[in-house]
Amino acid sequence: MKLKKPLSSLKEKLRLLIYIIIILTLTIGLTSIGLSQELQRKLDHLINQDVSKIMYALKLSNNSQELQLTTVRLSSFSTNSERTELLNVLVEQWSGLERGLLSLIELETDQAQLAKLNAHLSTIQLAAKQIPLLAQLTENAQEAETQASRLKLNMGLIEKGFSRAVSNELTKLDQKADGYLSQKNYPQLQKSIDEHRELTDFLHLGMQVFRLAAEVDDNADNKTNNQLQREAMRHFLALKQHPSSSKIAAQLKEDWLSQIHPNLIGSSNLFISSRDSVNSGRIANTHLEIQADAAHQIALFSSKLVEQVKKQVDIEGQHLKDDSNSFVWLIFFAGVLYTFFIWLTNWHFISKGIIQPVIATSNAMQAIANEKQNTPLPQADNLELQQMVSSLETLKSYAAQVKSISEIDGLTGAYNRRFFDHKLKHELKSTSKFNQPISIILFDVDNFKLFNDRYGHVIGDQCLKRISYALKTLPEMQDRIFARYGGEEFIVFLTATDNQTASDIAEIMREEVIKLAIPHADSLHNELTTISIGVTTSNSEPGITAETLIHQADIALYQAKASGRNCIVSNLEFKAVNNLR
Ligand SMILES: Nc1nc2c(ncn2[C@@H]2O[C@H](COP(=O)(O)OP(=O)(O)OP(=O)(O)O)[C@@H](O)[C@H]2O)c(=O)[nH]1
Repeated sequence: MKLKKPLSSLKEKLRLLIYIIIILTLTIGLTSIGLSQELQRKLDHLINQDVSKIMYALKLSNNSQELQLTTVRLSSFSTNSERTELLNVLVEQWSGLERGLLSLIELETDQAQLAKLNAHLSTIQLAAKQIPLLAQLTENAQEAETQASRLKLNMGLIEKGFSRAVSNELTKLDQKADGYLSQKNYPQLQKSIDEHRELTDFLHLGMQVFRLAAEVDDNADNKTNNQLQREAMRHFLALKQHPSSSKIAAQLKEDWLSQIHPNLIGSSNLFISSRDSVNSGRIANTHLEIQADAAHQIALFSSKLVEQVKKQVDIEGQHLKDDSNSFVWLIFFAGVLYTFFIWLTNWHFISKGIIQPVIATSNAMQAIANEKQNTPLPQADNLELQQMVSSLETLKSYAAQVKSISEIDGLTGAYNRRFFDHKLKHELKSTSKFNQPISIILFDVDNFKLFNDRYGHVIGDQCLKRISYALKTLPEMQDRIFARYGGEEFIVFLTATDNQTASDIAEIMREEVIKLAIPHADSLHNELTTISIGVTTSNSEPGITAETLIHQADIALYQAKASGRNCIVSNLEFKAVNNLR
């Protein structure tokens, strides 16, 4: 059993081709989808993770800086409501920082970075917890400052009262002195001058005390403050020990020292209050600095984080760019490969395997239809086309048979009369066009009826076959139409052949039949079978037709028969058709 070659069928090839195209399309399509999804994932990561991280970190950095500003403002607030408001802002800002950091923690995947974020979160939470303490400290500082200010103010008022009272007394003394001078009461004048000197001295000491008290500054350090206090106390003691011999001076001393005393020496005197203010302010500021420092650390960390993530984004962005470039190239090459494959398969399977063989088969069919029997049949790889070609071969042989049947005489192998007539008409047109002679040789087996009668029809048939074969294979018959014209009658037309040449050929034919030496015992003129021949020629006479030409030959043959047979009669002169009939 003959094994079927794999993929020999066109159907199988096309099916395989479609499968390959589907698989290729799916592979390229799915690969593209997979790669684009991977790119999308990376892009999402870049946008959702890294860009969000940058945004949160930037916000964290800004908030930390704002928080630092709040601590600065808190270190120099002026009113209690401002202090309360700033503390609330601080609470809100720490809470905002905590939220921001928690968002960053949510996004972070790196463990080391996560540990840092958690450490900063603890710092924030600790700082936020310390705000009540800070509130207390700032309140203390504010109270101490208020107290110090109140005492300073009080001292200022005492100073004014003191200087006014002493000045009044000095004025009075001056007026008294003027009176004593005009009265020339020199002892009293001297007394007034002494009292004046004493009061002036008293005023000077008092003003020294007030000056030092006024120099107490809330922002001054404790050392300066202590020094001022020591100086003030020294002057106060001098004031206290002032002789104040006059009644007025003694009275003034009594009046004002009792007022100055609690502000300088009391349990909450000006210097203590000022020191308290400075100390509590310092403590509050220290705590504020701790808060500011914590915020500063967060700001530094956030800025650093922004830089880090930016670098990461740059690297990831570059990777993404490289990946998308690779993706584009991959798709491009896949497209080129795909196009090449489609072209190759199209060329190999469709063009070379189908279209070309179909065109070749179609051309071959057309050639066969046009009676070109020698047309080569196309080669085909495909089973279906092979079947077509095989069918075409059968058709070709049928066509050859039909052609043969329609042109060749079945008994003798010579052309038949129909083909001869067709050829002669065609030839006459050509010869008349080129003005060339055309000759007809018509011959008939002599006394053939008697031959049949003697030897029978089968031998008669053989006789006809032998004569036909012998004459049509003569060299002179090369490229001539040698036909059986009917019964035992044969005919030949000789193009471009004049009458003499045709007669010579006829003679060769006649002799050839005798050479066959076919016995004819009943022949009326010879022991062998002979033929009688009529020859006629047309020299492109106008109006000549096939019928008239054959008729002319027939007359010549008739004359040959009448002349005793086994001879040739040439009808040299072509007679007009009308005359012949
Ligand atoms: N065996 C055989 N005989 C045929 C064939 N065709 C025609 N004949 C015979 O040929 C004979 C022709 O006879 P006729 O027309 O009288 O002519 P003839 O006897 O040859 O005499 P002439 O032509 O005058 O010499 C007839 O008897 C036909 O039967 C054929 O194919 N085979």
